[in-house]
Amino acid sequence: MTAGIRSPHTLLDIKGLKTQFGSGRNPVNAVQGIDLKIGAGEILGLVGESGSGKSVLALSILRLIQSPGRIIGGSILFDGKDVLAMSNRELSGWRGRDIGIIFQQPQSCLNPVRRIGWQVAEPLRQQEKLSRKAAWDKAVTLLHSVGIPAPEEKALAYPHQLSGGQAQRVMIAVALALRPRLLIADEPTTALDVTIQAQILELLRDSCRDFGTSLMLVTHDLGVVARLADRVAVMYAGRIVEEGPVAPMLTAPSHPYARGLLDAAPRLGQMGGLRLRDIPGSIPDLSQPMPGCAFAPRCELRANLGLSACLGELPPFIPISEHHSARCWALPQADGIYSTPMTMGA
Ligand SMILES: Nc1ncnc2c1ncn2[C@@H]1O[C@H](COP(=O)(O)OP(=O)(O)OP(=O)(O)O)[C@@H](O)[C@H]1O
Repeated sequence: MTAGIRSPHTLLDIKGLKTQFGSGRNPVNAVQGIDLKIGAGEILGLVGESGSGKSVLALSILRLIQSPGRIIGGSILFDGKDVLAMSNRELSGWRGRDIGIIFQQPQSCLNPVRRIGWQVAEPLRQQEKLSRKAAWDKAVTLLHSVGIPAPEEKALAYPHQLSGGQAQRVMIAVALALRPRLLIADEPTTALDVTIQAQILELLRDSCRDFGTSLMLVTHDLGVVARLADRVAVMYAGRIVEEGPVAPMLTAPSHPYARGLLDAAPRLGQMGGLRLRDIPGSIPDLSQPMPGCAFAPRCELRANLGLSACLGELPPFIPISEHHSARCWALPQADGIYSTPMTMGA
């Protein structure tokens, strides 16, 4: 789809999602009220510092949060279906068929004692009710399409006989075998050599485009975002602080956190290798209450403007342009009026 123009059909619709770890007096609030939509066929890049809650959000969408973690609020609709209300049986059918995941370490996700052909073929056999032979043949075709050389022979190999890049290609074949409508990829190329990274990312992008699959791509790499994403969401301390089309997000982000993080913005089209910039200070303790903007203690803009509202009240999303908004008290609204009194002397 054209960068920055939201697809008319919303595939994933998350509202007010909250995920917590632990109980008692100080649980860790890893996801603190996320609203996010992904359109059909759209590629969303999700960025943020380590610990900002990206993986917890991804696992929450998949309902894969393990105890002591739990989703404590909000809703997730997948093509209008209530994911939080699905039974375990419904979930296991939904995962794989409608939604797939690719993790950072493919070797740890593949079954070490099963031939890779079997691992691609088995979901096809179960979900599409194919015969063993038909599923195996389709698996070989898929392995070929993800660039595995001599796929008939390689289908007989075990995961330990593959290179890291080949294993990630196999994971992509497994994830795409059933043509899911949404793929969640959490740092899919971090463990790979730089040259292989670019090939895998192109494969991921082209496969999603060919199959019309939406992609939520969790990454620290701005080059990857620039090359693949239609839209970008920036997370900080369990919340999305800015969201918009890729071009303005990378060339003119508005939120002071996004500005700091994306400062090394690559040219659109660059593939891989540009890490998010480090920002002085560290992410807050997510087990402590944060009444205002969680970034306020690290924010140069707040300090320069002397805003006190930032520490006291959570800013709303301020629209910057169509489909682009940021949660910051220091941003003037479209009419040039600040949304908060510019209280001095914070
Ligand atoms: N199993 C768990 N138990 C307790 N806290 C957890 C657990 N998993 C994640 N957290 C906490 O949730 C917060 C968000 O973590 P998460 O892994 O989602 O961050 P991230 O943005 O994906 O980081 P990274 O980029 O390093 O993967 C962190 O404070 C983390 O310590």
